[in-house]
Amino acid sequence: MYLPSFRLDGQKVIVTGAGRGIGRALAIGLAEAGADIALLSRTKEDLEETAKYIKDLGREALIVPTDVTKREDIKESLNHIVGKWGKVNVLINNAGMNIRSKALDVTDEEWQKIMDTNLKSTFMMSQEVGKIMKETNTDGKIISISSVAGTVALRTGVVYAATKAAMIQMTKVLAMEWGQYNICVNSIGPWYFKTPLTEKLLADPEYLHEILSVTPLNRVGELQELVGPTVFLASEAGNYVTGQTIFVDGGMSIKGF
Ligand SMILES: NC(=O)C1=CN([C@@H]2O[C@H](COP(=O)(O)OP(=O)(O)OC[C@H]3O[C@@H](n4cnc5c(N)ncnc54)[C@H](O)[C@@H]3O)[C@@H](O)[C@H]2O)C=CC1
Ligand SMILES: C[C@H](O)[C@@H]1OC(=O)[C@H](O)[C@@H]1O
Repeated sequence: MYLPSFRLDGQKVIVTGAGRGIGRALAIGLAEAGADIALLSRTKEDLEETAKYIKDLGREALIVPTDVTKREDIKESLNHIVGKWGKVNVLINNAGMNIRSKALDVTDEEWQKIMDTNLKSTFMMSQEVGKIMKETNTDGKIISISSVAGTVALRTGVVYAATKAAMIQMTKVLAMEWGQYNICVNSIGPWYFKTPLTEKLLADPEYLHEILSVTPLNRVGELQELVGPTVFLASEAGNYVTGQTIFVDGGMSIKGF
C-alpha cells in the first residue's frame, strides 16, 4: 500500500489568528480532516463562531484568547492547552498583519508592530511549542503562513516583505535544528486570497486586473485551496517534507517575461 493518510484523527492542533480569514479556514479545514483545534486570537468573540462550526463537526475546539506578540500570553495559553490535551501535534503560525507604507514613510512604530505580529510571534510560538513537542516526544508539525511577498518584490510594504522572507528562512533553520526531534517545519506562501486583510484591495477593479495580469491561473485563490496543502503538510502524507515553502499562488511567483 503506497497511499499515506491525509486524515488528522486524534491530532491536537493550534491555529493562531483563527478568528477570521485564512486562520478560520485552516482551523475548520483541519477539523474537517479530524483534528481537534485550539483557536488563538486576541478577542474571545472572534473565536466563538469558528469554535461553534468546529464543534458542530463533532471535533473539540478550545477558545484561547492570546496576544501572540506577548511571550507571557503564549506561555499561559500553552499551559492551558497542554493541561487539557497533554500534547500538541501541529502548530499553524497564521496570525499576521500589514501596514502598506512606502519605504521612505515607514515609522519605527509601524516597523515594530509588523515585526512583532508577523515574525516575533512566529518565532516565540514555534520556540514554545517546539519545547513541548520535544519534551512530550511528539512527532510534530509546524507550519507558518508566509507569503509570495517573502520571495518576490511586491508594492505591499517592505517591512511586511522582510517578515515573510525571514519566516521562509527561519523555517529552514528550525527544520535543520529540529529534525533530530522528528519535528517537521514548513511554510505556506499564499498570493492573494479574499480576507479582511485584502478585501478592500481586491474590490478595486484596476488593482484586481493588475493582480490577474501577473497570475498564470488568472484568478485569486479560494480559501479551501490553502487548506489542501496545509492538511498535506500536517498529515502523515507530509512526514518527509521539512524546511520547505509551498507557494500557493496561481503561479504568480514563477511568472517571468
Ligand atoms: N489574505 C491574503 O491574501 C494573504 C495573507 N497572508 C498571510 O496570511 C495570514 C492571515 O492573513 P489574513 O487571514 O488575510 O488576515 P486577517 O487580517 O483576515 O486575519 C489575521 C488574523 O490574525 C489575528 N491577529 C493579528 N494580530 C494578532 C496578535 N497579536 N495575536 C493574535 N492574533 C492576532 C487577527 O485577529 C486575525 O484573526 C497572515 O500572516 C498574512 O500575512 C499571506 C499572503 C496573502
Ligand atoms: C500577497 C501579500 O502577502 C498580501 O497582499 C496584501 O496587500 C497584504 O497586505 C499582503 O501583503
